[in-house]
Amino acid sequence: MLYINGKWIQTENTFEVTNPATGETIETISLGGKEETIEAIARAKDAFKQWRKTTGNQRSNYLKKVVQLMNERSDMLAETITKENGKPLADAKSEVASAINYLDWYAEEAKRIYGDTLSPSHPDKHLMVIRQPVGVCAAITPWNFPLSMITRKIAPALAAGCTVVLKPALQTPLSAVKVFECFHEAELPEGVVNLLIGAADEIGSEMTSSPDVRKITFTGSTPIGKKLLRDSASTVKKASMELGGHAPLIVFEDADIDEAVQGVMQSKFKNSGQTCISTNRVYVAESIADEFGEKLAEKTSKLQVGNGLQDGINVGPLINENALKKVKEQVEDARDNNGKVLCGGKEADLNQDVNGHFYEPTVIQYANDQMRIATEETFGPVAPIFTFKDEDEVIERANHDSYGLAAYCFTQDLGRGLRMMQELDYGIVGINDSLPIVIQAPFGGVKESGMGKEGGKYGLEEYLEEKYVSLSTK
Ligand SMILES: NC(=O)c1ccc[n+]([C@@H]2O[C@H](COP(=O)([O-])OP(=O)(O)OC[C@H]3O[C@@H](n4cnc5c(N)ncnc54)[C@H](O)[C@@H]3O)[C@@H](O)[C@H]2O)c1
Ligand SMILES: O=C[C@H](O)CS(=O)(=O)O
Repeated sequence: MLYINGKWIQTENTFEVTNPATGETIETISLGGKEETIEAIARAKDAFKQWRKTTGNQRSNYLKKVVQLMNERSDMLAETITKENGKPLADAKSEVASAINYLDWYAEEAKRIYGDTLSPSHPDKHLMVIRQPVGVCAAITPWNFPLSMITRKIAPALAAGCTVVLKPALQTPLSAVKVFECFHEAELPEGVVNLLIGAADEIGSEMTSSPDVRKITFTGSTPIGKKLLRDSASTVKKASMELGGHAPLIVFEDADIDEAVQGVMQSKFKNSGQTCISTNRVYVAESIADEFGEKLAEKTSKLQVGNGLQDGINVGPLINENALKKVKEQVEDARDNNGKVLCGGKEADLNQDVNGHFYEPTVIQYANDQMRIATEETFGPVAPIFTFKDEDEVIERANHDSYGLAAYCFTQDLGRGLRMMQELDYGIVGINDSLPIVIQAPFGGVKESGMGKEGGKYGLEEYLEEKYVSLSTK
């Protein structure tokens, strides 16, 4: 199902959306391509002429209608996420709450777009800076948070007065359809939001080459982000890139070990490890490494793997065969490089009615910097434990050459915590906190983890341009 200019559109090309836990077809949907993308951009451009003139209060009211509709449908939205993504229902419900929270937050931010007046250099001049919406925005989102990554982009874009053309991941398009049903029922003006589902390359190349698209906002892998940036350069688009990560989690010898173990559990195994800010490397001080490994493995081995729709499941399937293959290869490579698997280390053998790509939550001890897992994003439920001797060494190793999204450390030494705040080269740092994400904070990475921020007042800036005006009354 495509949604262009306020109308649902069927096409002859179809695609079967499957449940990664069972392999069953959930729904067959229409696919669009170049033609539909050109049409959607044109309608978004037309709609922008009027949408940009609405007041913040008017845009806020639309967003609040969507909040109400999504709240009424929250259980259905969560079930849709679990069916197409595989994550446990509890995780899906928290994603729905997060998705609604972005809309609610930006319904208020829409009313708080401020400008400046500047002290003039000449008595007959009046200097102003006004903030105006960027224009037509192309948004591209990933499968791991199929609902909240959409509203984390569309909510601030609409609040700022922009119009949007969205392409969600083909693995998880149904969550996008459901949120667009809410946009439709909230009676957003035709063309303000448009939904394209189809071949990523074909749609993406239209989005990046069209001069009518003034902003590209992308959440996904670093290689695709680089491609989109390259392709957008020809029309000098404003860009927000939320890309890959490789988070270190450092446990110092003075840390509360049980708290640090819990911190790894929360950061590593949420969404089966398929999150951009998931811990990818656990660095533990040599003196406590054995005790830490035992405690982490003991808790990890108790996690329940299975179909996310069932009660009590903590870890669902990986999104597809390739994702499972990558995790298996990284674990085998770790074994080949003297790593010791303390728990898991193989595909999950489930005695349930499942047909998915499940991998047992895994802890690897004696991990080293020669392993693939030390530098490649895992995007799976595997926690490798590296040891370190001192603070200077671990800072040097924790600062990844290219990634810079999130990092965590556990210490009860305040001075050390403040030094980590300064020294860790990441966009997000959690100190004794492996779940730092809140809506009012700027979410985003540095280096090859991306550019731009999402969330809070920062997220609105991405969809606004400052215009300087000098008014002479001579
Ligand atoms: N920084 C963040 O906030 C964040 C959030 C989620 C995922 N990610 C990253 O995304 C990756 C996993 O997600 P993924 O597999 O969906 O990433 P992906 O980059 O393969 O896909 C992301 C989106 O880009 C689209 N896409 C792929 N090729 C494209 C092209 N040529 N033109 C236009 N669009 C294209 C996909 O269809 C999907 O909608 C991981 O690296 C993860 O770290 C980052
Ligand atoms: O995968 C990346 C998401 O941005 C994680 S979170 O939803 O921000 O926690």
